[in-house]
Amino acid sequence: MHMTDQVFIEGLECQAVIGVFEWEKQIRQRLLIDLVIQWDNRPAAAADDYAHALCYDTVSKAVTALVEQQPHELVETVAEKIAALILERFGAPGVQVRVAKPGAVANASTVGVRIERRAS
Ligand SMILES: Nc1nc2c(c(=O)[nH]1)N=C([C@H](O)[C@@H](O)CO)CN2
Repeated sequence: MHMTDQVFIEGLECQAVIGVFEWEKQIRQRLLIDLVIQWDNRPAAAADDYAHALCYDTVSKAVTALVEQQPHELVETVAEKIAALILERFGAPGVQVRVAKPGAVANASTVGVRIERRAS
């Protein structure tokens, strides 16, 4: 049966060294991250047991550490690393990742990338 359950995180704010230009490598800029993680929530609900849940707080902290711990040039790279983290460390079967860089284009409310990856 196709499983449609998800755990989501919206608007996770990270302060990252991100960008292709020299001046961007000297500062931190705001990234906003949205995740939709495929996860079967029925075992956690049936037992009312956190041990079966994908903890959105644990995931948020892991993603923040990943994004903030080292510089990246492209939001594409950040999105791919986040997707790999969710699939490999947390064992999710699939994930959608959106990385937005709201300060990047002066006359746009935000810009960024959205990707979807599945475990192989
Ligand atoms: N597709 C992308 N385009 C651009 C990126 C990026 O990460 N992905 N980055 C930049 C600069 O860093 C820009 O954000 C500086 O304002 C330009 N285009």
